[in-house]
Amino acid sequence: MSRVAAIQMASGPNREANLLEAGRLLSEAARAGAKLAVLPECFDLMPRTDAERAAAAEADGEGRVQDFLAGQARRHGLWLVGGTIPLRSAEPGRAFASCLVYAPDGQRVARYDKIHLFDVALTESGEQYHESATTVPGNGTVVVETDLGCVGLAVCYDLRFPELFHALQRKGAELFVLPSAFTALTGQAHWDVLLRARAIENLSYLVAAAQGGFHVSGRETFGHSQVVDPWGAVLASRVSGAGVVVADVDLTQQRRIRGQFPILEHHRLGIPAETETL
Ligand SMILES: O=C(O)CNC(=O)[C@H](CS)NC(=O)CCC(=O)C(=O)O
Repeated sequence: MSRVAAIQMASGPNREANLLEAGRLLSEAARAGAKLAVLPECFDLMPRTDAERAAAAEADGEGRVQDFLAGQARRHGLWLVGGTIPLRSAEPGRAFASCLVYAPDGQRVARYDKIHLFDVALTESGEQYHESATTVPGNGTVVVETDLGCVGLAVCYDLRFPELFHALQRKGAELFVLPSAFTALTGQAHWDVLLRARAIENLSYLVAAAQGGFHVSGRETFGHSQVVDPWGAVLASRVSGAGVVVADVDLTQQRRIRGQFPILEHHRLGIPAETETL
């Protein structure tokens, strides 16, 4: 048994204030016994505009936010999934939405760049999203070996693309992490069912860490951070506002389920080659 934590936040436009809050919540997670903690998408900065966020991008491997993540992992002895942060691309005005993973000694062990970008107009609420205007999509799937099992990385809108999760599972993932900032509108309609479906169809744990609250951009995010088990049960969740959601992951039980209910061996159509490297 190992304890995991999904950190829920309602990040604002002040990066230092967000890091302070993330640090407070990570201490709480560590005190609760978590060995792996997942921060939400954009935990470091939810500014007025996407352009401001891209402009705040760090170079790969150095910068205030990356130092913070390494320091927090080491300080609390956590496997730390650093939500997403903006990392510079070669293009001015566009950054990668990168999910960085740190080992308990503070070493960075993985980088995943969000593949699917949220370019969507929600007619019901009048919200428009054009993430690709300020974000460069990633093009490779990433799993990382940890003390808690093999972790597959996905971010927010990726949740709607089951072939990504299937590809991660085929690469060995036993537990998915999903830093997110779902909209209140789409979250209400789809979040719970999509999370449970990705866990059930891959017989995998899923730790979803969300933004949940109101932001200076005028957005409202859905929250409902949660941990789902391989049978689709929601082990713990939080509706909105900053907080820590903890639950225990039992890989022995998961392996038993995978053995007794062998759907993962029953796939007949294979995975398209392009999900391995786009
Ligand atoms: O741009 C930012 O500030 C941070 N990024 C996000 O919030 C991203 C892109 S706008 N949000 C999503 O992917 C929501 C997906 C979603 O809500 C759905 O699939 O329904």
